[in-house]
Amino acid sequence: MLKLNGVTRRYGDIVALDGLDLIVPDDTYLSLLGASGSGKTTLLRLIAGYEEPNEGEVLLNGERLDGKPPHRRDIGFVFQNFALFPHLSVSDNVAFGLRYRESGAIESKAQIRERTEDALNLVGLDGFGHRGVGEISGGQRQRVALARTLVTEPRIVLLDEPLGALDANLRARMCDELRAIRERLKVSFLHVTGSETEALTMGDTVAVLADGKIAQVDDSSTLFSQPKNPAAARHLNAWNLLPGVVEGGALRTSVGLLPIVEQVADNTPVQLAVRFDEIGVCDPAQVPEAHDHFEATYVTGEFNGPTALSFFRTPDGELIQVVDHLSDSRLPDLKEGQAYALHFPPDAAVLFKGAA
Ligand SMILES: Nc1ncnc2c1ncn2[C@@H]1O[C@H](COP(=O)(O)OP(=O)(O)OP(=O)(O)O)[C@@H](O)[C@H]1O
Repeated sequence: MLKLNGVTRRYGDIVALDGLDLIVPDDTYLSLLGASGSGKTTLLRLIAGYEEPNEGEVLLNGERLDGKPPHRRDIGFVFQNFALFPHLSVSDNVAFGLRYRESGAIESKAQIRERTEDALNLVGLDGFGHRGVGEISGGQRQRVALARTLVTEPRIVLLDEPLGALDANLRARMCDELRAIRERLKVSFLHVTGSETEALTMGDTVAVLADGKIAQVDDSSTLFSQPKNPAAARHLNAWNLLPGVVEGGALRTSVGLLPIVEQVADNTPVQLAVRFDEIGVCDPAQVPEAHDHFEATYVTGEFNGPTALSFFRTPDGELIQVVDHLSDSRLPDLKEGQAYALHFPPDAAVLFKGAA
């Protein structure tokens, strides 16, 4: 088990990580979701030993890692741009780590060949060993990078946006393969990404990194349907957040007074969250009974194939998003510039206490 306790990393005035706690259990695929600049790479570099924390500790199976040089940590790192040696063949790239390991370096040529072939076989690249890394595709380079890491039998594998350099089709295929390879090896993978879809698809568990801390750790479906705070909700790119203040048992927002179910003291700042797919759209005169609603103007739509995303603007300029699934379409024909009622069942709304 990898454990980070109160890890802080500062760069001058920038606090990249701020007393962060995280546990990566054994035999787990953990995705770490964070926006650009949220500290994802910094976190991986700290675990691998390319950086040291200003405060806090990094423990692997109870043993302190911080302070140890990278080559003594038994941590595998798959870099964002793969970082292969361009002048070496696929096999030599994979074998490199075995020859030059500080402890347990393997010198027998036969043994190196066998381990290298096993690693290439594992990532589906048998027969490619003699090629130059310039003579293979992006997806294959990605696999070489993975094989080069796995051949050293690391205790945990860190993957820094491993699918970022691949096109969409290949990304989907590599998603499945990464999961399958990990399941065969039983070693934990910590995969960082800025893409919510990738994080939710890949991870048995997903951790959200925001403001230098972990905002939430949960399995994908719990995280998606029950974010615990606005930071987690925002990263899922599936929730609208409406800031407001509690007033006489209801919520005063920029779109008017909305009922709330929870008992919250007056003047408490809160944010009301409603998922994109929980909002219905209708004529303001035809709001379904028992649904809460507010008015907004239709701005534009975005067609994504199986789903369509519609954008609305509230009178004070908040952007609200509504998702419709084409196989089960709920939305009327929308006209740009027209006002609609956006409605939702009261139990679809989640209330987060605290100012936006
Ligand atoms: N060597 C450095 N010197 C100064 N600031 C740094 C350094 N490395 C990172 N930072 C800052 O720390 C913060 C976190 O950076 P980091 O690269 O970890 O983010 P990230 O989540 O990996 O971003 P991205 O997804 O864009 O790669 C950023 O504000 C960045 O500018």
